[in-house]
Amino acid sequence: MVELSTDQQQADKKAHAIDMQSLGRVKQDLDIESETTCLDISGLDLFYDDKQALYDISMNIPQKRVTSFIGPSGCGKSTLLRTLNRMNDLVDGCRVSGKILLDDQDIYAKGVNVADLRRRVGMVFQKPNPFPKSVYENVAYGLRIQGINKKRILDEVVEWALKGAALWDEVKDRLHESALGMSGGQQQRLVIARTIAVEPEVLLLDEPASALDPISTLKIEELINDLKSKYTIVIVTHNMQQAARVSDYTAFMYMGKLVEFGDTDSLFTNPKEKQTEDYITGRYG
Ligand SMILES: Nc1ncnc2c1ncn2[C@@H]1O[C@H](COP(=O)(O)OP(=O)(O)OP(=O)(O)O)[C@@H](O)[C@H]1O
Repeated sequence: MVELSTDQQQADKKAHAIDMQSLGRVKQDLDIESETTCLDISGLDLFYDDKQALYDISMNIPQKRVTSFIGPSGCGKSTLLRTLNRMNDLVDGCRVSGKILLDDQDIYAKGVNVADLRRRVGMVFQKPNPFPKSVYENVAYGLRIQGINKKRILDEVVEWALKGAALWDEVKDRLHESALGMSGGQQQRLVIARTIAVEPEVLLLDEPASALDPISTLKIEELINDLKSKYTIVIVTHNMQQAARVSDYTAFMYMGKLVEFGDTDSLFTNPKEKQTEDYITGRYG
């Protein structure tokens, strides 16, 4: 094998790396140490029966920022995301050890009300999953479950949440039509409206745009950017350009381990770990 000089290695790295400027990204000066922590993950292991899927994950997810999880298929991105609102409780044979603190309270402690946790930490999946109900009832759903049925309050929240999800103008004249008649991109924004209607602190997005066309994807990315002033957002994405476009912080995972976590500009332009560099320059994955 031919040995490359350091200069050649740097040039080679640059040639393969994502061009952050061409993505329209404005460089940010962020420092994880100076952020307020929203979710503090420490020593997290996860098993599906005997198979370990997460190994000793520790990281602080900052408040009101967008954090992306990236890495090759099967590295544990969705598994880690699902630990953050205990969605994995629904999987038979799944065991977790370690700690996850949300605002300093351990979400795995005995006595935690999981329904309340999932209201505080809302989740949006890859495939839009509106209920077979009207647009209005989809958004009002979480409030009705909480026993809120006053029309005036529901009207207000439905309008507020649909505006927050950048969907109001498109649906205000068809609020009582079925949500199933909407486009995929509109359905995904409706699901986001349904999630924010109950005022969560955290939004977990699991490949939220991967089933959508490029224009709908762009709308979701713009929406993520708008929502981060109010919510802590964690997104799993296969698409590195998307992670580079939307996120403030990025975590690179490989085979169930957290390889590197840092601000997105540094991770993509000057990764500390060789495995991260290999992944972002397309050498594997
Ligand atoms: N419900 C489950 N039961 C058993 N094993 C599972 C389950 N869900 C995931 N796994 C395994 O855990 C590992 C991590 O999977 P996970 O879906 O979290 O990875 P990922 O990085 O999100 O992958 P992808 O990008 O393909 O969605 C994989 O080996 C997967 O096969």
